[in-house]
Amino acid sequence: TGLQWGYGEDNGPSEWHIDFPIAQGSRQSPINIVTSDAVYDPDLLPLSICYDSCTTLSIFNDGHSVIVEFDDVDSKTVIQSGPLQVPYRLKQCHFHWGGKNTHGSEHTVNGKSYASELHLVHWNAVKYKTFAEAAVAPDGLAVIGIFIETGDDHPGLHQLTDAFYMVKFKGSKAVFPGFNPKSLLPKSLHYWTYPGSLTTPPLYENVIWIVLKEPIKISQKQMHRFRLLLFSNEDEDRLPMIDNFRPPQPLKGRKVRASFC
Ligand SMILES: NS(=O)(=O)c1ccc2c(c1)[C@H]1CCC[C@H]1[C@@H](c1ccccc1Cl)N2
Ligand SMILES: [Zn+2]
Repeated sequence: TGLQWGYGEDNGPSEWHIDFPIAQGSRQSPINIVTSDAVYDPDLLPLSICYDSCTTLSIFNDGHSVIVEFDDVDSKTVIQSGPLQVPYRLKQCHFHWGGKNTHGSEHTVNGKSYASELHLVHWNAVKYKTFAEAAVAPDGLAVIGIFIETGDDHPGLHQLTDAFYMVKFKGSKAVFPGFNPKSLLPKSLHYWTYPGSLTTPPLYENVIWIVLKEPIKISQKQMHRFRLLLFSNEDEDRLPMIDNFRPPQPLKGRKVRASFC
């Protein structure tokens, strides 16, 4: 079987195009957001994030990131308005981070990387019956990206970082009730938006990206908990899960719109 994709020397982002030629496509993510090139669009409505009644199901380590899954049997947890034509239902959230605080985010702003980036993944449940169907459909997904930098302790993140010991190894999964990602949102919902892709294989070009301008802050201790996670399972040599981010990809003529001026 082919070498599983990852973030190492011989299976990392520069090799992905071999098994996933779309890696060199025309709307790949992430990108570097050049703020002076972002066009303020007064027709962009404020983003509406309705996470009040959100049901968390599980937390798991898929060998690429740590993923929190939500119950998406109905549209009780959705985002709408903003750049979206219909409501998109929250399915999961996960993170990308570095081995040091100087890098780790996927999107960059004027060349600046953040220590980490949270992705809140939503799917078009109006047009598609299941997440899996939406995950491969052209207008199937909308992902909110939130930059994370180190600073004060983030009270909303403790429940998550305290659960990481249960999912240290690749393939480990645990029941994870009562977490609401609403607590991870910054004060401002000002955002940039552009048409892009999944940032890991299969790199499908079916994502409406909504990147919030305001980063959230987490403590060095909380950041360190991410770096205790492993890419490897119990039987393999220990590989710390760090630097699980794809670098910025060519814009190829795409326009980045700003919801603010
Ligand atoms: N860093 S990200 O947010 O751009 C990203 C990257 C890859 C994947 C995901 C999210 C998740 C969420 C959408 C699809 C799902 C997964 C996938 C792809 C195809 C089919 C099934 C599944 Cl579960 N792959
Ligand atoms: Zn992601």
